[in-house]
Amino acid sequence: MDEPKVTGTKPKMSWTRKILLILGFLSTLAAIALITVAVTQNQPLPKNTKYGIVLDAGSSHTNLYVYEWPAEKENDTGVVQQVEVCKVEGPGISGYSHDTENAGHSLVQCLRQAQGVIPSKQHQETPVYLGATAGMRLLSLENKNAADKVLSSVEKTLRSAPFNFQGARIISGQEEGAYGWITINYLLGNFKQSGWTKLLHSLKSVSETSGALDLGGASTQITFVSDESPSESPENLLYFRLYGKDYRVYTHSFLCYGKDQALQQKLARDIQSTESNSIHDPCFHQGQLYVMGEGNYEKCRRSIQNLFNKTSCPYSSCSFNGIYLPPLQGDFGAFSAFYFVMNFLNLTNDNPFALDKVASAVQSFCARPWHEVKEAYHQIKEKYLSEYCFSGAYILSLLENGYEFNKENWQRIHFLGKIGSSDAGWTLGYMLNLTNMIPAEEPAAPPLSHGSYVGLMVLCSLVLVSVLVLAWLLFHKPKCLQKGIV
Ligand SMILES: O=c1[nH]cnc2c1ncn2[C@@H]1O[C@H](COP(=O)(O)OP(=O)(O)O)[C@@H](O)[C@H]1O
Ligand SMILES: [Ca+2]
Repeated sequence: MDEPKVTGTKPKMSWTRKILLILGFLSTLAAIALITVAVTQNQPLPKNTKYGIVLDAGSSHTNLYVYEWPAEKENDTGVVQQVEVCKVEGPGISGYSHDTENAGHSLVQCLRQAQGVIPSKQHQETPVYLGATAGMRLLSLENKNAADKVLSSVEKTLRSAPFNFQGARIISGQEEGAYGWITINYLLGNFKQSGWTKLLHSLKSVSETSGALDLGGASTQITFVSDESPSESPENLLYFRLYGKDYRVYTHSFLCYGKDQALQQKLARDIQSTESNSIHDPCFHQGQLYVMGEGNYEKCRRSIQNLFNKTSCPYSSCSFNGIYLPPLQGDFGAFSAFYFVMNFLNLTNDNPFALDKVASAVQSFCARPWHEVKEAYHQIKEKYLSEYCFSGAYILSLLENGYEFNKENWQRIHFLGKIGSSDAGWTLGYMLNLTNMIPAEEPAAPPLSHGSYVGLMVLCSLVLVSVLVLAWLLFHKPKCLQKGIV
C-alpha cells in the first residue's frame, strides 16, 4: 500500500475496513442484546412438578392413572405425561350392582399406590377425578338406584383418600369420544401451532388432527374433524377452540357396541335363531352358556353383520342403525380394545398390512383348533384368548361394514396403545379440560429457553472472536503483505 499523500481531503476508507467496522458494530450490538436477554429472561425458574389422578371406571375394570407436569409449563401442549397406571382388582364398578357398598373399597389398593408415587406434601393439592363409562350408563338405565349407590360408595372412598377429590360421575358417550380425541391429538402434538409447524400445516393440505376410534367393552366411539357443512345431524357435532384454533368435531358413541356387549348381542341372536337343543341345556346354571366353536371366520363375519342395521338411513350417509356419519376425514388413532386385539394378532406395527392381509390373518387364527391355541398362548388369560377370534372379526366388521373403511383408506388407521409414556384413552383429555390446562388462545411465546440462550451466546461470541482475529490479521501484517491485499 502506498503511503497516504497529505492532501486537503480525508483519506478514503478501504472496503475491508468498512466491512470490519460494520461487523464490529453489529457484534457490539449482539453482545448488548445478549446481556439484556441474560439479565431479563434467563432467570432460573423454580422446578415444581404438579400431579393429577383420573380413575377410568370402565365396564370391564377400573384403571387409575397418575399424571405429572412441570407447573411453569401448565399451558403448553404435550407437557402432561402419565407416570403410573394401576389396574383395580376385580370387575368394573358397575359389576357391584348387587354389592354396592364394596364398590368403593375395590379402589383402595390403587389409591395407596398413587400415594407412593406422589410426594406426600403434594397429596392435598392433587386433584382426583373418577369418570364412569358405558357399564355405568347401562346400569343407570336398568337400575338408577343401584347406579347412584355405586357412585356414592366410590365417592366416599375417594373423599377419604388424602387427595383433592373433584368428583365421581358418569360421563356421556359424547364426552368419552371428545376427550379421547383431545388426548391423542394433545399427545401427538397436533395442537402445536407455532413456528415451523404452523407453516408446514399451511403448506400441506392434509388434516391437522387425527380422528379417534375407541373400542370398550360396552360402547365404542368414533370422533374426527369434519368439514362437511352444513351438518345434517347437529347433535353429533362439537365445537372447540384450542390454542387459538377452531375445531368442528363429529362424534358418536354406540352404546352396546363395545366388544363384550356386541358378543352378548350376537350370542342372544344365536340362541334365538338356533333350532338345536344343545344351546338350551337345562344342566347349566341359568344365564350360563355353553358354546361349541366352529372356527369359521366367513360365517362369523356374516353373523356379526346382522348386528349392524344398514337398511334405513334418514341422512345422506350413515354408519349403522340410522346414525349420521359424514365422510371419513384424515388419519385415525384406534385404541383401547382396538389395540389390545390387533396387537395380540400381530397386526399393529403402525398398520403396514393391507385390509385383505388383516382379514386372512384373523381367518387363520379363527381356524386353529382351541387345544392348539390354548397351548400356544398358555400365558394369556383364557377369557381374552377364547374371544380373540370373535373380537378380531368384530373389529373388521365394525370398521368395514359399520364405518365403511375400505382397502383404500384402511392404512389411515393406526392402532396405538400408548403415545410416549401415556395410554391412549379419554382420561388425559378429561383432566386437561377440568383443570383448564388447554387454553382457548395460543399462549404468549415463552421466554428464551436456556438451550437457545447458550446457543445464541456461543454463536455471537464466535462471530465476535472471528471479527477480531480477522481484524488483527489484516491490520497487523508486515507492510509488504498488506500491499498485496489492498
Ligand atoms: O389385554 C387385553 N386383551 C383383550 N381385551 C382386553 C385386554 N385388556 C382389556 N381388554 C378389553 O378392553 C375393553 C375395555 O373396555 P372398558 O372396560 O374400558 O369398557 P367401556 O369403555 O365400554 O366402559 C374390554 O372389552 C376388555 O375386556
Ligand atoms: Ca373404556
